[in-house]
Amino acid sequence: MSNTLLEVSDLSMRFGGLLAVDEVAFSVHRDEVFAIIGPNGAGKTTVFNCVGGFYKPASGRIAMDGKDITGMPSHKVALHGLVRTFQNVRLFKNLTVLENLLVAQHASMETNLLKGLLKTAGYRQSEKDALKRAVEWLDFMGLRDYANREAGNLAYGHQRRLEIARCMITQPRLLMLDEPAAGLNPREKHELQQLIDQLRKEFGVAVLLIEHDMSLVMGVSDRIMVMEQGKPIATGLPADIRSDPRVIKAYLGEE
Ligand SMILES: Nc1ncnc2c1ncn2[C@@H]1O[C@H](COP(=O)(O)OP(=O)(O)OP(=O)(O)O)[C@@H](O)[C@H]1O
Repeated sequence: MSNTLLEVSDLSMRFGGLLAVDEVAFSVHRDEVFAIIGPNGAGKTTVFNCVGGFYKPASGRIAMDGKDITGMPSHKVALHGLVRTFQNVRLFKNLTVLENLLVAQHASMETNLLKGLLKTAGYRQSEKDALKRAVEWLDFMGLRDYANREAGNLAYGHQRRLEIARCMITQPRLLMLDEPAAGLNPREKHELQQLIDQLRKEFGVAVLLIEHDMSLVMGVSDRIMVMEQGKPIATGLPADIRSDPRVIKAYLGEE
């Protein structure tokens, strides 16, 4: 089995006359935390949206575990084990915390309408299993006490953890996190770093991360790709990226 989980080659994306992503190539290994950094407008989110099935790229190829997923819509991409969070948390804010985790499992549950109406043994069992998994994830994320609260009423840091739980409960092989530290306080950022480490170690999930918080990026990533104006300008280990003069000029120098 190859060590490459996600392989992106020659990826380009245009918005009218603007080439937002210009022949980007990178790969994410199994169990790896791979971060994409770069100044505002560099094209990071556009890469994410292409990989996650939210945009159809103008050209290029995206393969998950050797299977071509280029241009597939996000719900199909998810079936290949690739799920994401959003820059602005997206939850069902009027549902409870627990309900959010139950809804997330619907695509993989036995949801055949007739079986549901007849409440077959198989259907009841999959409902039970879904509830058990949801409670396990609430425990894991430290959200058990909030199970019956409306998701929209949780503190922001808790909403972010719930969003990550909602992804993880579908048992992805690649978790894409879009600026997960945005809006978090220093303690929550530290907890987020521990959480990412733990998810990788305990569940073997690979993580593709976009993040502006350099301390989180440097602390949690195995490799980092730096983008500027739609192009990757460097890819490497955190220590190499930190000392790369092109990177300092393009990005870190701004800090
Ligand atoms: N839907 C869109 N329509 C038109 N232009 C867009 C669209 N999305 C992004 N762009 C443009 O594409 C370029 C890359 O944007 P993108 O959001 O991918 O950058 P980014 O690196 O994620 O920035 P940030 O760090 O601010 O989130 C920018 O010039 C942006 O204005």
